[in-house]
Amino acid sequence: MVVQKSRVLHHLHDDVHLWAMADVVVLSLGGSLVATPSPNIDYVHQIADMLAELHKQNIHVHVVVGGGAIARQYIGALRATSRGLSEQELNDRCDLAGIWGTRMNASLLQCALGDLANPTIPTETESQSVKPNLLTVMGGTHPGQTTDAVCVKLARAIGCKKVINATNVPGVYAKNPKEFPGLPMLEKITHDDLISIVGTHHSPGINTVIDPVAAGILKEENITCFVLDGSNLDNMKQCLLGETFIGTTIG
Ligand SMILES: Nc1ncnc2c1ncn2[C@@H]1O[C@H](COP(=O)(O)OP(=O)(O)O)[C@@H](O)[C@H]1O
Ligand SMILES: O=c1ccn([C@@H]2O[C@H](COP(=O)(O)OP(=O)(O)O)[C@@H](O)[C@H]2O)c(=O)[nH]1
Repeated sequence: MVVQKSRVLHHLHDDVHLWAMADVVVLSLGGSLVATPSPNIDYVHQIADMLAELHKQNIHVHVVVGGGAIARQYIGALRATSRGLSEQELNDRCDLAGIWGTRMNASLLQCALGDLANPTIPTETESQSVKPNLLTVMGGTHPGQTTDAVCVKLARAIGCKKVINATNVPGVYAKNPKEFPGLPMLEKITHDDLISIVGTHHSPGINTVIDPVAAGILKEENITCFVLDGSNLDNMKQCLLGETFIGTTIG
């Protein structure tokens, strides 16, 4: 099973026994899937159902949701309306607007999960962001990164060594497949390969398969990352169950 070796060792509450034995994975769920161009209610319901079913099998999937269209719209609008701000100040404000978008999108999945979800949307990636036997759904935390980095930081905080990045392309390619169609998807790459593909520079609303901050932490922490097309939930479930799936394995 993909998540077999991940054991959460925090929060020694009464129900620690059951909870500590759960397989845990952190999923970065692209905003393009959840809410682009507007909230995708059917998709949110379908993924919530899948996560609830996996929870019954003691596979706990915590989710970090991206900003999608609302984040990109506001980032573009802020750039258009800004007057007299330094580049750095404007970038920070764009990132903050992006973060608000991610949290609005996170609230969609949080509501669809009902009482299975942590009722709070955490604003930090720390072990306390995850509550016993509940699924955490969150968005962004700080400027200078994307929700890919939040996903990897949450995994690091809870001692989880496997993450999934669900996006709108089948996996990682040597170059952006939308600009360079016809390239083969890479089935298995190293952390260093990923870093050379995504580079090191963050910009608000960045359009890259995994952001540079996340790529660096994946390497530092030796976390394995599976990248796949999140619109295919059967394929995502196969990955979560450790079965053969279509996508890229990093690390
Ligand atoms: N090397 C690459 N491999 C795969 N996708 C890439 C690559 N470089 C850029 N991309 C782009 O990254 C996009 C996914 O990121 P993004 O648009 O932020 O979606 P999401 O909402 O899923 O995070 C893809 O649509 C693709 O065009
Ligand atoms: O911790 C975070 C998460 C997000 N963002 C900003 O919000 C945008 C939208 O988030 P993300 O790129 O993860 O969304 P997605 O690509 O999944 O739509 C990012 O590009 C950043 O500008 C940020 O500054 N800090």
